[in-house]
Amino acid sequence: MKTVLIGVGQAGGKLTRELADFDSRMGFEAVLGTLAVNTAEADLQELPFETVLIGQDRVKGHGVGGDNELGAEVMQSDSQEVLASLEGRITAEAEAIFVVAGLGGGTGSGGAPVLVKELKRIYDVPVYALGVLPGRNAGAMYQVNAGRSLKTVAREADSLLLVDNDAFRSSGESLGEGFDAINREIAQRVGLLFASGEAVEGVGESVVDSSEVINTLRSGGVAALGYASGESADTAEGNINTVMSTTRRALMTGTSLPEASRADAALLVVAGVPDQIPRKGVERARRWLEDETGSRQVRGGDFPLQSDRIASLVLLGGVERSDRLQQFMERAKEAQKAAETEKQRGDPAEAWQNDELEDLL
Ligand SMILES: Nc1nc2c(ncn2[C@@H]2O[C@H](COP(=O)(O)OP(=O)(O)OP(=O)(O)O)[C@@H](O)[C@H]2O)c(=O)[nH]1
Repeated sequence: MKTVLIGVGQAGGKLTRELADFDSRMGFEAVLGTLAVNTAEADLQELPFETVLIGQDRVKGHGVGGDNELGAEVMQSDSQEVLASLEGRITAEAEAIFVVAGLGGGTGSGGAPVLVKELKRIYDVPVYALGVLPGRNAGAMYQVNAGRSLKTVAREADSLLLVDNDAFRSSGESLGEGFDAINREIAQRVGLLFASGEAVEGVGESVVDSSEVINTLRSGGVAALGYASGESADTAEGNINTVMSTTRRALMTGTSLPEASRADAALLVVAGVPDQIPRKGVERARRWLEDETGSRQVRGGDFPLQSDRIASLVLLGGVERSDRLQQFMERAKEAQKAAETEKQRGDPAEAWQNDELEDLL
């Protein structure tokens, strides 16, 4: 799927760079172009592709400090500049646009939904978002921001591919090192998804096509992506159980949104050396996915790749009813309530004006 990437905010820019690096390292050529947009000048300076600094009149290149309403406002007022920078980049070859952002901060959280909406007014290709949820340990502001942004971007985008930062975190790393590791995990999974349908070697009937990715995401809402790999045997027969177990792990422990397994639609992509991909194993894994997701729309396809491993990539479309997402929305609502209480407490004048304490006389 030939894709144009637009990173918004710091996490968005870093992830876009990681995705573009993975694509070029693997020689996939699925990433057609990249652009990064931010309110913080320093974050843009580190990126090796074209960038647009927005909101200079309001924040003078210093970022919006977690204020996602301000992030949305500056994206709205400077959207023409961003759209102008994209001209010529979204060519007839482009099959999708991805707006990439961390949903917990200010610029990405507020700016991504606005940009998605603007892009959808102009372009005919699907406009997707790749959004990062803050982990459980991130502060209340991040949870509230992400809750509001998630709701909006899921409504505006053709689909929101969601990544939970807690899904890939391993212990003992600093926050920065942790993010770099998470970004590499995301880039590998999402990079393979972009490249699905791009493979030229050994093109056959069973090879996955970009339209299958688009059809799986067609129901809109929230999507998730799972991945797992195992050592490949020399023959297809020897890989029947491996494909079953990588598919199981991809859904159960390898997904970008843990515990999201009920879905409206799914796509199973099996990557490996073409004559080592077992038809029987793929079919069995696809049927297992139908049972687990409760969906009758489970597509399947191969991704020919020269590798000594065999991998399952599972794309789930329409996972908004999953427990994990409900839990997150609860977390965001509670954080919002706590912030409101704190605000009232913080303003001494309120204590004199409200009716919580009755007057004596
Ligand atoms: N996966 C991942 N998450 C990140 C990274 N950097 C930040 N985050 C998370 O993304 C969220 C948003 O952070 P940023 O992208 O730094 O914020 P921003 O959009 O630039 O907004 P402002 O700094 O307020 O202008 C936070 O919830 C962080 O937890 C990263 O490199 N990778």
